[in-house]
Formats: sequence, C-alpha cells, structure tokens
Amino acid sequence: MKKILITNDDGYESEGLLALIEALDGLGQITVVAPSTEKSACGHSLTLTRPLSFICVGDDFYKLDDGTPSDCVYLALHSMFDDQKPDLLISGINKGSNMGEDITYSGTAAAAMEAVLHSVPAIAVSQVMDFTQPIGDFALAKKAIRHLAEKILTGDFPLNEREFLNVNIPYDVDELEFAVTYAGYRYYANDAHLHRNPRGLEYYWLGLHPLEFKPREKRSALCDFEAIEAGKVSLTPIKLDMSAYKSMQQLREWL
Ligand SMILES: Nc1nc2c(ncn2[C@@H]2O[C@H](COP(=O)(O)O)[C@@H](O)[C@H]2O)c(=O)[nH]1
Repeated sequence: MKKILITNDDGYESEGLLALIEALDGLGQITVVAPSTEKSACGHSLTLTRPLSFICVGDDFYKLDDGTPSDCVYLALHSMFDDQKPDLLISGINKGSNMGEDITYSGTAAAAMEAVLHSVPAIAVSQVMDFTQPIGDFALAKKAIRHLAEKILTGDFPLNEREFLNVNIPYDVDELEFAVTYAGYRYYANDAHLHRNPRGLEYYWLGLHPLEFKPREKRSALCDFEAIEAGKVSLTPIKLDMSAYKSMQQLREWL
C-alpha cells in the first residue's frame, strides 16, 4: 500500500489539514504529523535547542509539541518510516497563498523542502483566502490535490531531485483547471506596528501590509499570481538549488 505523510504549518487542528486528509482518503496509508501550534512564516526552521515530543491525537495522527513543519517531516521520517519512506509528502492545505518569494517565509513550503531533501516527493498546497469571509470547504483544493496525488501514486512524480511542487488554489472558483507557472515577483514592505503595554514596555507587530506582485520580464508562461487571477490552479515547480548561476562570471570578474 502506498504511504502518504501529511503535515502543515497552521497547526494540527487546522481546517485545511482536515480537508487534506479527507481529500486523500483511500489513496494509501496516511500518517499525519503536524505542529501543535500555528507556525505560519516559520520558514525552514528546525528545532535544535530543545526537545520535541509526539503526542498521539488519533489513528496515525500526531501533533508535534512544539515543532515546526520541517521538524514534523524530519522526525516522522526518522521515527515512523524506518523501513520504507513515504511515497509522497503533502503539506497544507495552508490558509493563505504562498506565491512568488512567499515560499522563502513559508512553513508550508518548507515542509516540502525538508521532504525532498530526504528524497521524498513533495507537494505544498496553499489556498488563496479572503480572510473577511468564512473559511469555506476547500472543495477545489481537495479536487486538485486528489487528482495530483492519484497521478503521482499510480505513476511518477513529474519533477527532479530536490524539487517540489508548489500548488496555489484560487479563491471562490469551482471549475478545476491547472496552469504550470513560475514564481512571480512579490513586493514586500517592512511595516511594523509599535504598541506599549500598560507598564510602558514597547512591543511590535510585524507585517499587515498589502502584498502586491508583478510578472517577471520575458517569460513565456504565466506566473503563479497571474494563474490565480485567471481562476486556475497554479502548479509551480520549485528547486532548492538557489545558486545564481548567471552571476558567477560577473563575480569572477569582480574579484
Ligand atoms: N513578508 C511578509 N510575508 C507575509 C506577511 N503577511 C503574510 N506573509 C506571508 O505569510 C506566509 C507564511 O506562509 P505559511 O505557509 O508559513 O503560512 C507567506 O506567504 C508570507 O509571505 C507580511 O506582512 N510580510
């Protein structure tokens, strides 16, 4: 029987995680290891400075106290799959998109990175949200991820070593249509909001600014943002090799 490992970064009680489990029902033996608390924007952090513990919350369903998504993958592979690695790791369904350079912050994407570093095929799946509206049922996301998982588990994983599939699901769309994309260019501000507690101690809340984007020049395909704007499920192949090959010669000349 095929083995599927599931994790996320919104925490083990997230609606997106439960929807993902439902979407994959019947496709294989599912093991869930998810953080005990929300870990959004935790990146590819591993917890090396304190111990972590699995806490069983159901059949083959564990929360990792208090681990990151990457810890969940790392420890699950170490402790639960000593004879045969999982055939697929799926991280999500994240409440919020992860497009462009978002993936450099994303715990959802980082779990997929951790998996492919251990030669386990991986998908990160994130749902574009309107946070002013009810969360919804992730219907399109479930349909999309089941389609992709079935193709992978009955056939092959379409990417190369140390590459993962970053999937973003459009908001409020019913029809399933895929688009193969590249990661767009995301604009980031560095807003922070200063407050003081009743004793005068200052503290900040980061972020909370609009995250605009643009396509990158001279690309034939759509970027992830454009696919989402067109109501398509964005499939972006991401490689972990971050070397700036085009800059190597200019660096040599600079020396
Ligand atoms: N650079 C900023 N990124 C932000 C901000 N608000 C949200 N985000 C995005 O959060 C997600 C985290 O991903 P997750 O998979 O860990 O939930 C990622 O897409 C970030 O870009 C912000 O104000 N600034």
